[in-house]
Amino acid sequence: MFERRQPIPIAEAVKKIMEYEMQGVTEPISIEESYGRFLAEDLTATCDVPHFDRAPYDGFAIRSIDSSDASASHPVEFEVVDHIGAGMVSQKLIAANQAVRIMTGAMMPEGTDAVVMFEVAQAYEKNGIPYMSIKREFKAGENVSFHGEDAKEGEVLVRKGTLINPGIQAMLATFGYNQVPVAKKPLVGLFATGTELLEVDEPLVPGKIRNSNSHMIAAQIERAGGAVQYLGKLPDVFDTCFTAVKNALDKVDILITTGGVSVGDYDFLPEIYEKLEAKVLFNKVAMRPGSVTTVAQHNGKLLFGLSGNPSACYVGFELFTRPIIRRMLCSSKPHLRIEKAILETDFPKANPFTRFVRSSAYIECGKLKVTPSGLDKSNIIMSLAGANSLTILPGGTRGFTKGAEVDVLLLEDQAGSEWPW
Ligand SMILES: Nc1nc2c(c(=O)[nH]1)N[C@H]1C(S)=C(S)[C@@H](COP(=O)(O)OP(=O)(O)OC[C@H]3O[C@@H](n4cnc5c(N)ncnc54)[C@H](O)[C@@H]3O)O[C@H]1N2
Ligand code: MOO
Ligand SMILES: [Mg+2]
Repeated sequence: MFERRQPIPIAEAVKKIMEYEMQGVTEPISIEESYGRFLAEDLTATCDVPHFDRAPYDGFAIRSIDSSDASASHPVEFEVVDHIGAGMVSQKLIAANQAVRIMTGAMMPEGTDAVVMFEVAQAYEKNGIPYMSIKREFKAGENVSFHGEDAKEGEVLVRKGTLINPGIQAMLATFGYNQVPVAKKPLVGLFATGTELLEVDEPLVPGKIRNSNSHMIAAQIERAGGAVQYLGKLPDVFDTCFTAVKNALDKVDILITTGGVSVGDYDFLPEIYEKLEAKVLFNKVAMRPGSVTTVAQHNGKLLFGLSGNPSACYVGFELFTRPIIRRMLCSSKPHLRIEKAILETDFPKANPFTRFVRSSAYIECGKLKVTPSGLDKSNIIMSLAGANSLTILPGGTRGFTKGAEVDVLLLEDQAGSEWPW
């Protein structure tokens, strides 16, 4: 029996998914493993940085007051009473017209408040005792890297949900985070369905194709920050698919299937949801590609029935699955970042439904520009390779011309958006 489905607007579909409470779990990992993970807690400064005043140059630490009379015609002389490098602390009490030879990063000796760079000092010895002289005044604090100038204890420096980049790694080390609280990667199970599917290493035979969706989605899961549990491919046989899906649900946080979700005789996902008694949130979305995307919930798990058509599958993942993964990674901006761009190519196709065109976005002369990355049909694979964005062409329009301002969703950008719809 043929089932007629009611498409719902994209925003409503995404909202139904995001209303479903799936929160992130924190796990402590070593700092060595934390690059590329997402912070599960705000990163707070555990101390002032630096935690002592220090020299930013190689030179001489002085009491600035002693330099007040210095001029080109009246150099002021200092006796050099100590010599320290970074990591060393001078024990000397500095008296009037005394200086300490100091290297970059060393702690300012008590009583000193300025550093004279080697380049502006005259160094010499008298009777085996080192001296130096200067020809200008130094102000208090001149050439000093101050206690707390980089960070103050207790300051929140990075918000939770942020992707740990090399700079954040430097912060974590600076503040002594040997263990880093990161969001546990949600485990995303993945089945490809289709009797026509071959493994990558199998030769082509009539009627069959290689399973490309599994490899594509696995990479999309990783790009989103999730962990992939590839569960294999399934033939279009109801009992086999039902048992596999049912058993997999206990082992993963989210379950993705690709294919078998439309209205065809071998599209068994709708019946599987029914037999599982899963609650279907929607089974048709007013969009192209990816209109058949179906999302259901069962026993605290979300099931994403992505289309079998490669481009539809790709778009369905980015719009519907990515945000829930990012939310489980503690992000407050779990959706793709949206920006305005100039369309660089005519797009004459009429759009009954909002269309997401796989596109290449680039910056030229300070402007974001965008052009389709290949053929725009949902069964097309090749246009995915060059896609770093999805151009949104709203439904109810008769095509677009070069130069039009359009919205684009950026696929490779980490900033994200709170709500692009
Ligand atoms: N009468 C109707 N027919 C179809 C409709 C409709 O509304 N009424 N919707 C069409 C749209 S839109 C799409 S999209 C597809 C969705 O089909 P399914 O999600 O059920 O997927 P399948 O039928 O299993 O496969 C579709 C297509 O994709 C190929 N495929 C499947 N899996 C893979 C894979 N892992 N790697 C590469 N390619 C894969 C499969 O061979 C088919 O060619 O339905 C339309 N039909
Ligand atoms: O889901 Mo289909 O891709 O709309 O073409
Ligand atoms: Mg089908």
